[in-house]
Amino acid sequence: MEVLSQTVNILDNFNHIKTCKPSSRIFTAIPVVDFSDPDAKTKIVEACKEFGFFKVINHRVPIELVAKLESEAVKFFNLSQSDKENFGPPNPCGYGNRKIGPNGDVGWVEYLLFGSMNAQLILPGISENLWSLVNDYVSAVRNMVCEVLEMITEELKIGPKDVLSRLIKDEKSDSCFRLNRYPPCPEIQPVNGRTLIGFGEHTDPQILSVLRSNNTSGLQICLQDGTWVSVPPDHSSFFFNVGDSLQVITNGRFRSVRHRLLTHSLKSRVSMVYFGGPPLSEKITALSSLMEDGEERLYEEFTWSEYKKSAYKTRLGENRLGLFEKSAGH
Ligand SMILES: C=C1C[C@]23C[C@@]1(O)CC[C@H]2[C@@]12CC[C@H](O)[C@@](C)(C(=O)O1)[C@H]2[C@@H]3C(=O)O
Ligand SMILES: O=C(O)CCC(=O)C(=O)O
Ligand SMILES: [Fe+2]
Repeated sequence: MEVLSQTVNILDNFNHIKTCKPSSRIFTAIPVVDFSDPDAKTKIVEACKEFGFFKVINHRVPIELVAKLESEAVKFFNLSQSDKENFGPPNPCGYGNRKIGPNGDVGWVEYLLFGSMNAQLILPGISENLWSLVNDYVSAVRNMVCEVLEMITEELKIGPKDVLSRLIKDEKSDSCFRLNRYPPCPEIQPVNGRTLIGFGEHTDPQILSVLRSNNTSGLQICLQDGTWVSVPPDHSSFFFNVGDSLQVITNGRFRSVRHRLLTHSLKSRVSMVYFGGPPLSEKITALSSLMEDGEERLYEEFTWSEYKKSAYKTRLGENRLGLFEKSAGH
């Protein structure tokens, strides 16, 4: 009887979360950008065009800071469920469990979402220690993102130097930060060879996002031909995702990368993701300095606030930019 009720509980846990047939293809061609390489800026631009995704090594973010933040995040996730629920629900920021966003999406994940206020990342009620580690980490990662955006500007010859980096350096930048924990999920793995989705497929709406995880696999990206490939984890590097806004700013030259997270059967995955977004009032449109003679803008101009509002009405996996394509008749 006890075993039966446990089984029912387990199935109850899973039957509302999507599964998928995992692709066994490992992404061996992953673009790796070495910050100490003089060709770094060319590699970044090539990777943003081809994949909307690359990995950065030899960055200058202190590895001890990353380790401290990870261990503080794990301490938080090890609290009792009711203690964690005190920090929820996650709108606009706070603790969330399984429910992702406001439109019915679910995943095998729990998380803490921090929002921006006066150039800082905040989550009301969170411990001073976690708050200050998050802010130290985010300011180091933000500097790295600014360097990347300035290398892009230089390579594309679309000066002034800070034309992109100013968007996230601005103290009104609407960036956010997320700590995710994907518990191991042994029970469901053998079912029809399908795997439970930790975080469903989507693109990030902002300009650039930076993902760092422990050494547990699960991240997959979608290539231009529609195949899903697994990205081998690397806890000492950072993975960059081009977001929808950068796709618009570059008039489609860069592509926002579709990605998803699959659960691991035995190991817990802990990730930290910084989403570099512009100020709410910022107009998002293709940069004039980039446009060639006679080139048309692919998207209607919108403010980040308009895009964000529209994005938060969509399901996670939707093509949110589709609504702003010129041909969509706006
Ligand atoms: C279903 C949703 C969750 C999300 C807001 C949305 O309505 C659509 C975009 C989602 C996303 C994806 C990237 C980031 O994780 C996130 C914080 C963001 O800015 O857009 C999430 C949103 C969320 O979890 O609230
Ligand atoms: O947790 C991860 O590794 C990725 C999560 C993600 O894509 C997101 O939070 O937008
Ligand atoms: Fe994402």
